[in-house]
This record gives sequence, C-alpha cells and structure tokens, in this order.
Amino acid sequence: MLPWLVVAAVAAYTGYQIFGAIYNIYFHPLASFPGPKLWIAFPVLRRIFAATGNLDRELIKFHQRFGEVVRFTDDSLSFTTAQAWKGIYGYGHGSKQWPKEEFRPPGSVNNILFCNDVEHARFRKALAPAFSEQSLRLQEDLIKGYVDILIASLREEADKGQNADMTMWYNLTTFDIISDLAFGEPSNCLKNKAYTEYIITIFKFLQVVPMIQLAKFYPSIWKTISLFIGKSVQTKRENLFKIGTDTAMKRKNDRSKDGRGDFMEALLRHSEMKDPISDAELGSNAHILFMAGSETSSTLLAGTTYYMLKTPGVIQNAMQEVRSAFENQDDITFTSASAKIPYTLACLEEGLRMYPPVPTCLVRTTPEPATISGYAVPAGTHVGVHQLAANMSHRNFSQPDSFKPERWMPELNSDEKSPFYSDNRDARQPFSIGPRNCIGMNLAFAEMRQILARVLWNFDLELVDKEQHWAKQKTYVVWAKEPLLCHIRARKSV
Ligand code: HEM
Repeated sequence: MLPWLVVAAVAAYTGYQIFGAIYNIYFHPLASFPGPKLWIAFPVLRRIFAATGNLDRELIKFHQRFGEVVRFTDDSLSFTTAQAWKGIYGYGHGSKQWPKEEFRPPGSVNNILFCNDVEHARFRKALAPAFSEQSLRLQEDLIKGYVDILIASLREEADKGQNADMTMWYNLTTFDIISDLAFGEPSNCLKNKAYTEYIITIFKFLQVVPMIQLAKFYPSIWKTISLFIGKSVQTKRENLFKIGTDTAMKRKNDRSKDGRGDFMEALLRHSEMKDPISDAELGSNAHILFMAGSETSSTLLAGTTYYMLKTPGVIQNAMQEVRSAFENQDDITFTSASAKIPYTLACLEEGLRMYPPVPTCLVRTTPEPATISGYAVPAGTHVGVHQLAANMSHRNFSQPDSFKPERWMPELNSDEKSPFYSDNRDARQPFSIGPRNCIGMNLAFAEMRQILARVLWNFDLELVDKEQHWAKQKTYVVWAKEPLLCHIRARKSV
C-alpha cells in the first residue's frame, strides 16, 4: 500500500509542477512578454542563479536575446530603458512609492533602506541635513585626513617595491571614512592595514543575501539548505546588528563629536527636536548607512582604476590632467576636483556605466495596472530596470563593451559627429532616481574624486596581470570583488 501512496504523491507533485509550468508559459497574464521559457516555467531558477552569483550575467544575456523588456520568471519583468527608470522609480506615483521586494530577514528593525513610505519619509528627513552642501563642507577635513593616510600607506608599499591590492586599499579607506561618519569612530582599517571583524562579517553576509531571498520565497528548499548553513547565516546577521547597535550607542552617549555634520548627529538632533528615533532604529540606520556608503564607493574606485589601466592611453591622459591641474596635492579639494579635471571625472562616469556598484535589478511591485515604458503591466508584477544590462546595451550606448570616458565629456555629447552623440545617457542611473534614490550621491562623488585624483597625482600605476579579466566577477546584489594587484611607484617629479 505504502509504495502506491508514494507513487501517487510523486505523480501528483509532478503533475502540479507541469500544470504550473504550462500555465506560466501560455496562460499567465504576462504570457505575451518575451523571455527564457525554462525560467518562466520554473521560477526557482532565478533564485538559484542569484544564490550562486550568476543572475546578473544571465539577465544581460536575456536582454541581448529578447530586447528591452524581458520576462525572467512567472511574475517578473526586467527593463533597460530610460523611460522605465522614470515609470518605476520616479516621482510619478504621488506620495506612494511602489513597494520594494524586501530581503530583510524577519525580526530586523526598520531603517531608511527597508521600511514603508511613512517611516521612509521620517528617516529621510532626519538624515537630510547630514547630506547637505553645508555638511559636506564640514566633512571635508575628516575625509581628507583618511586620504592622507591612504597616500602615506601606498607610498610605504611603493618604497618597499611591493604590489598594491587596490581593491583592498580603496575598501580600507572608504570603510574608515564611513565608519567615522556613521558611528563617530574610525574602524582603523588603514592604520591596521586590515578589515575589522564587523567588516569581514558584512562581506560574508552580503554573499548570503540571495540565500535569504531563496528562504523567503521557497521555505521548503530553505529548510533543507538551512540544515547545513542556516545557523551560521543567522549568527552572522545577529553579530552584525549587535556590533552596529553597540557602536551607535557609544556615539549617542558621546556628544563631544557633535558639530562635524556626521550621520548620527543628524539622527540625534532630529530625534530631540521632532519625533524620537528609538535606539534600535539608530543602530539599524547607522548599520545600513555603513553598508550602503562604504562598499559602493570603493567598488566604483576599484572598477574605474581597473578599466583605466586596462584601456590603452586612459590612465596616462588622466594622470597628465591631474598633475598639470594641481601643482600641490593640497590644492585637490572637493571644489577644485569637481571643476579642474573633466577627463578624470568622465572616467568615474564611465566606471559607473561599466562597473556600477549596484549592478542588479532593484525590484518593485506594481500595486495596480500600470504602463511602463509603453508596455501595459498588470497589478502585482515584480518590475525593475536591470542596471548593468541597461548600461551594456547597444540600444542605449555606442560601443557598449569599450571603456570610453569621452562619451561623458560635455563637448563630445553635443558634437553630432561624435560616435557617442546618440548615447541614451538617461538609461544609466547608478544612484537610482525618485524618492528612494541614493541620499549619499554627492558625498560619494566628492569622496571618490578626491581619492582618485590624489592617487593619480602621487603614483604611477600598472596592472600586474595585464591579461586579467578582473571585472568578470560573480554578483550577490553587489560585486564579489577580486583583488586588483597593481605595480605602484611614487611619481618621479615629486
Ligand atoms: C558610488 C557610490 C554609490 C552608489 C552607486 C550608490 C547607489 C545607490 C542606489 C542604487 C540606491 C537605491 C537602492 C534601492 O532603491 O534599494 C542607493 C540608496 C542609498 N544609498 Fe547609495 N550609493 C553610493 C554611495 C552611497 C554613500 C556614500 C552613502 C552614504 C552613506 C549612501 C547611502 C545610501 C542610502 C542611505 C540609501 C537609501 C536611500 C533611501 O532609500 O532613501 N550611498 N544607493
């Protein structure tokens, strides 16, 4: 009797899966959208590719094959057009934003990145002063201090004739800067030439984010996987939030640091004047600011440095520009760096196209039927623009696979004879747009310009392995960055 029951159960399950697959492909409300049939039939594939770090590369291929809109699961659409950015993330939905597909694990505390509209407005308002022009000016000396340490450390490496892992050096610098701004204390990464336990845990945690998504959408699969890794993921998450909250509380109880325009000061002042922000929310926001503000900028710096070194002539042009624009490196300030080195800034812009720190699709859900980029989309559909696929699409950019800083130079943009004249620059939105765009964009630019200009002013750089395809990496929401080994020599004329 028992074997028959098992056979019947297996047959029923298989029948259910086949029926579901046929429905998804032929009868689902999204059936008219093009996409890979296997993924549409079996949506779990999307989660498996994400968990193994391969989702974003696959989505680029799908867009190359199917065009500007791709249905890549039963209920998900990915776009690559400038209009889709506006339609999905823009201000067009009034005060209501389309909900995010959250990967926040159950039980964690609200923060600016993961919360509802009401909480978001509250956190965004509280944090806005920390990202104003005035605060940026207050933060300049603090940031310059860390860049000084970076340059001194790289000089030591150069003097010893050692290769420098620029991925690591940029990470150490931005972690120190953002730790000081978010928690009121440096993480001493540059000083110790090493990551802290908190940062190592962040790296490990980021790689399991897709696993947590898998858990949320397929609890039964998760139960099996979690037998092997569940406890360690849970412990990593708990450690992260505990260290984040403890450090935030230390800053809360030490108000001697007020007056330098850091993130915590903004949250605490708002809390005292208007609606209180609980200790748990302070910790959660400090933690998310640290994660959002450090890895991203260092990723862009590493990616841009790689492409500048890999593409003939680019690093030489930028070095020459920086060295002739500034006689003394102390002349490189936030203001002068934004005005005097247009080619170097264009390199950062092109880095944001080819190696965007958030390369993936930021998923939202349509609360009602909507028109996105001219396509009628039913309610309840998961939609997003795939950043990297949009940036690498020949529909948006001429010579999309080549690193061409010129495409961002204003004089070439307006030159009809330039091959980049018709580039659709609005299709690239590395900081997203609309009410939930990146609050740290100006800070990120100020910091990245300062760091890159100072490195180019001081050092001659070369890739150790010129044949390396460094940017071919896995992605787990963010890139799994590899070491970027460079020969580094102090420039001769200093
Ligand atoms: C190159 C550097 C950076 C890039 C490419 C970047 C990109 C992004 C993107 C794409 C989003 C939207 C996320 C979403 O919709 O889920 C975002 C949000 C955010 N970013 Fe950045 N970011 C960078 C640097 C920074 C820095 C330096 C900070 C400062 C702490 C920061 C803080 C934030 C915060 C707090 C949010 C959430 C904003 C909100 O929901 O209102 N980011 N960032």
